[in-house]
Amino acid sequence: MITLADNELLRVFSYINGSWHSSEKDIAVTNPATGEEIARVSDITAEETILAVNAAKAALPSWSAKSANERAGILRKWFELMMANQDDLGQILTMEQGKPLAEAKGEIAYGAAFIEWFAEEGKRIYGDTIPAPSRDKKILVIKQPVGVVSAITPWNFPNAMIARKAAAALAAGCTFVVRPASQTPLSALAMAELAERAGVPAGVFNVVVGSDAQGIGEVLTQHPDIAKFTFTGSTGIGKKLIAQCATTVKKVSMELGGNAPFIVFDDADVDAAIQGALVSKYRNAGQTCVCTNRIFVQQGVAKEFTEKFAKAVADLKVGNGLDTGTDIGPLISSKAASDVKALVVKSLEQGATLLTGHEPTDMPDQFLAPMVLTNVSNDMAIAKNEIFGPVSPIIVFDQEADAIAMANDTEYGLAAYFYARDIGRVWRVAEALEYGMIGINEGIVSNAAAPFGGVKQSGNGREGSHYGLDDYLEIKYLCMGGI
Ligand SMILES: NC(=O)C1=CN([C@@H]2O[C@H](COP(=O)(O)OP(=O)(O)OC[C@H]3O[C@@H](n4cnc5c(N)ncnc54)[C@H](OP(=O)(O)O)[C@@H]3O)[C@@H](O)[C@H]2O)C=CC1
Ligand SMILES: O=C(O)[C@H](O)CS(=O)(=O)O
Repeated sequence: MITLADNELLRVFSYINGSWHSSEKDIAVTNPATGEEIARVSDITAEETILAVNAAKAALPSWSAKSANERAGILRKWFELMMANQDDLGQILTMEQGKPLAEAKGEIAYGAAFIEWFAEEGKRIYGDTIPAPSRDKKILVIKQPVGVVSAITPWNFPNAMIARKAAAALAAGCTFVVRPASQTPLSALAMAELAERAGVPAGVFNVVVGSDAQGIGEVLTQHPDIAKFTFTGSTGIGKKLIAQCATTVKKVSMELGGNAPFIVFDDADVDAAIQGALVSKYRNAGQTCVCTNRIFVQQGVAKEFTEKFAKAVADLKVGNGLDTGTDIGPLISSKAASDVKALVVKSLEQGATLLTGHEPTDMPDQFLAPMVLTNVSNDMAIAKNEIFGPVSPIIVFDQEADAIAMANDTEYGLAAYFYARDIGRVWRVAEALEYGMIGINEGIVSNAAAPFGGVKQSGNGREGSHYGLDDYLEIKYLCMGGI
């Protein structure tokens, strides 16, 4: 069981209109490290989800009528409460998602940073005055909240993916209904408890928890009172949800899958590149959409990089996220682990070599030892698919142009990374890579001040930064005549 300093943070009912809503059935939440049941949460139906949409609609006029300063004060208090309860929130997150506790606490700070950021950004929603084509008119542009926002979020960042969306929506004056992944509802419900303590009014922030992903999803993508839908998850599900949103022409923003290249050029600082590749690849056991998915190493540094990197990977400790010293926790499920292993087996059959990462024999199958594959080509299964696990395929290349071509040869375009020190090369490669975010001599690019998002089939829209508000605002043009 979970033992907390503040047991009120362990909530098991959906949060609708400022109240905890119990449903007829419930679902188990299990610890992916041990398989033990840690809680049973109420299993909301699609029909009951409409209650949350109604609450968000009813709360919209008063919330959007508040001043930016008033909303900022409440969001600031929510940020402060998230940080004050970081230990409890981190423990809840590790228990339901599996990541090492230090990473979980880091995620709490990362999620809270978006609330802090947008508390201030909400005060800077500016309009325009535009010189009119004739003297008898005045042209003005104002920005207004889009309205009720719905969201579906994944299990890999059960706090930050909600905070990143809700903070921008609430700062813009919108109201919000979110369905978290059924594997990780507890973090979302703890956020609702703290939102209430912060003074977020009833109906402004609603969390619906249920196993009927399809049915609840249809409400959140098709209800006529919802103006905008935002999703983080797989590209396949994202496409399905975009299509569902088309029936009522909702605004959509999508943070979908990735296939990040990590390119190490001959002029790179190899030791820095190794550290960058480790954090970019093995964060959250490789279960992030911006994790390095393919490592491209130029011929001149291939031997040095591969030997040093493989040694560093072999030193990573696999274990329960609550145990001190754990670098890599369990994957979210044994199925997820078997999907990763299937990609490895397929690629070995295609000619790859397993350099390091033989599975730990004494742990359940949702634990995977970090692996390094060599003799990999860009057309192998491990390079064509989003791995979402602790596996590093290394592809050796000769010419800069070859690396760029291989890096871009994917339907994804979320994050990319490269290590080089020649300024001409840095500009050539940065401009040629077809990705929304590029780490240059850096393996971690995500923060609240920067625009997070991708191109191609990695999604649309941006989250974080001052760009992150745009998706929650409508532009209104006022034409004043008879002047
Ligand atoms: N870009 C990213 O950050 C992420 C990418 N992924 C990618 O997706 C792959 C599969 O992971 P998975 O968790 O299954 O990702 P999914 O995209 O299947 O799930 C993400 C969220 O969508 C929900 N969902 C699933 N199907 C539907 C539906 N038909 N209607 C409405 N909501 C739905 C899930 O609910 P529930 O969990 O209850 O089924 C979850 O809350 C990963 O291996 C990875 O490649 C996954 C997570 C995040
Ligand atoms: O969806 C994800 O994997 C996250 O957006 C990655 S990050 O924002 O934590 O880098």
